[in-house]
Amino acid sequence: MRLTKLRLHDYRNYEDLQITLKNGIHILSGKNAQGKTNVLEAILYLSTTRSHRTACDEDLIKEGKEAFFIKAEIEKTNRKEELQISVNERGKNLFMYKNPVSKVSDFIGEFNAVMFCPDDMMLFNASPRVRRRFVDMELSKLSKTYVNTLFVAQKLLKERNRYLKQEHVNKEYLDIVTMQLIEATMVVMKQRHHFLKQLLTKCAQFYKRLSNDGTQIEVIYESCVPYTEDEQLLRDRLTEKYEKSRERDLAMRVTSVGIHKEDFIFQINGREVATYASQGQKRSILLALKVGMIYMIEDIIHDYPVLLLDDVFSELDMDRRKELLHSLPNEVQIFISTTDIEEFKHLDIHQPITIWSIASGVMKQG
Ligand SMILES: Nc1ncnc2c1ncn2[C@@H]1O[C@H](COP(=O)(O)OP(=O)(O)OP(=O)(O)O)[C@@H](O)[C@H]1O
Repeated sequence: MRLTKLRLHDYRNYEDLQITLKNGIHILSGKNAQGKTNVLEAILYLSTTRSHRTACDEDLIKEGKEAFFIKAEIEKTNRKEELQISVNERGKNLFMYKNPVSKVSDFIGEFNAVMFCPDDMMLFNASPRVRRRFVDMELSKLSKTYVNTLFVAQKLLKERNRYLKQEHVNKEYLDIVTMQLIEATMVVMKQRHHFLKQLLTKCAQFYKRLSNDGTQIEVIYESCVPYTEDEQLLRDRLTEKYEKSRERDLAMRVTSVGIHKEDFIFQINGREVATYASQGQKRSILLALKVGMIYMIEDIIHDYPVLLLDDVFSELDMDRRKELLHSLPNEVQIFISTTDIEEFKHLDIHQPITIWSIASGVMKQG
C-alpha cells in the first residue's frame, strides 16, 4: 500500500500541509526542529491512531488551535481508500470514506506503517512496559482479535483492581471477573506467542544479510504462566496462578499476575541483548525486527506497509544502508528524515526518489 495524498491541518507545527506523494523513496530533509518527525509521526498515527511520542492527543494540536485533522488517500493493491482522524478537546473521531468509524479495531490495519526511530534503541534496556508496548503496537497492526481482546483484558483488569480496592470484597464476584480475565488472557498469550515466533523467524532472515557471522537472535517470552497450545492446560495454569496470588492481591489491593506483567527478553547468541550487544548490534537487530514486521504484514494482508525511518538512516553504516534499500521490494514506499542530504549519494538506489525540504512547518518538493 502507499500513501498518495496527505493533509495535516493544525497538526503540530503545520497549519495546512497538503501534498501528493508518488511511490518510491521520499527524503524529508531539513534542519533540526523544522517538522520532519511531525510528518512521519502523523503517517504512523494514521496506522496506529496513537502518537509514538506522546500519550496525550492534545499535544498534537497546533499551539493556539483547538483541533487538528489528518486526512490521507491510500492506494492498495485493488482499491483506493480515504482515511481521516480528527481530534479536539472532546476526543478523537475516525473516518473511512468520510463515514465515521466507531471501533478503533475497524480502523487499525486499514493503513499500515512501520517506523524505526531513535527511541526504539531503548527497547532492550527500558522497562518491560516499553517492550509490551512494542509488541502491542506491532501486533495490533496484524490482528483485530488482538486489539479487541487486549481492550477487553485491560478493562477487566481495571475492574478487578477497582474491586480489590473496595472495603468489602465479594469473593464470588471477584472469581467471576478473574475467570473472564483468564479467558481474555489466554487469547492475548496465544497471539503474543505466535507473533514473537513468526517475527523472530523473519527478523533472523534479514539479520543474516546484515551480519553473516552465524549470530543467533532469540526472544524469550516471559509469560505469566508457561505457555502451552493445550487450551485447558493453559486455563488450569492461569487459574492456579490466580488462586495462589488471590490472598496477596486482596492484601495489596491490586492484581499482581497477568499480561500486564509480562516481558520479552531479546537474546543474541544466548545472552541478553540489553547487557551484551554493542550499540551497532542493537541497531542491526532493531532494523531486522522492523524489516521482519514489513514481511509479516505482507504475509498476512498481501500488501506491504509504508516504512518510516526517522533520524536513523545516518546512524547506519554504508553497508547496512545499501542492504536495507536494496533488499526491500520496490513496492515499499519509504519515508526517510535527514538533516544531511549528502548521505544519499553513492547509494545506487533503484527506487524513484522524491526530495522534500522542510523548514518551519512548510514542506516543499525539491
Ligand atoms: N503542538 C505543537 N504546536 C506547534 N508546534 C509544535 C507542536 N508540537 C511540536 N511543535 C514544534 O515542532 C517542531 C519539532 O518538529 P519535529 O520534531 O518534526 O522536528 P524535526 O524536523 O524532526 O527535527 P530533528 O531533526 O531535530 O529531529 C519544534 O519546533 C516544536 O516546537
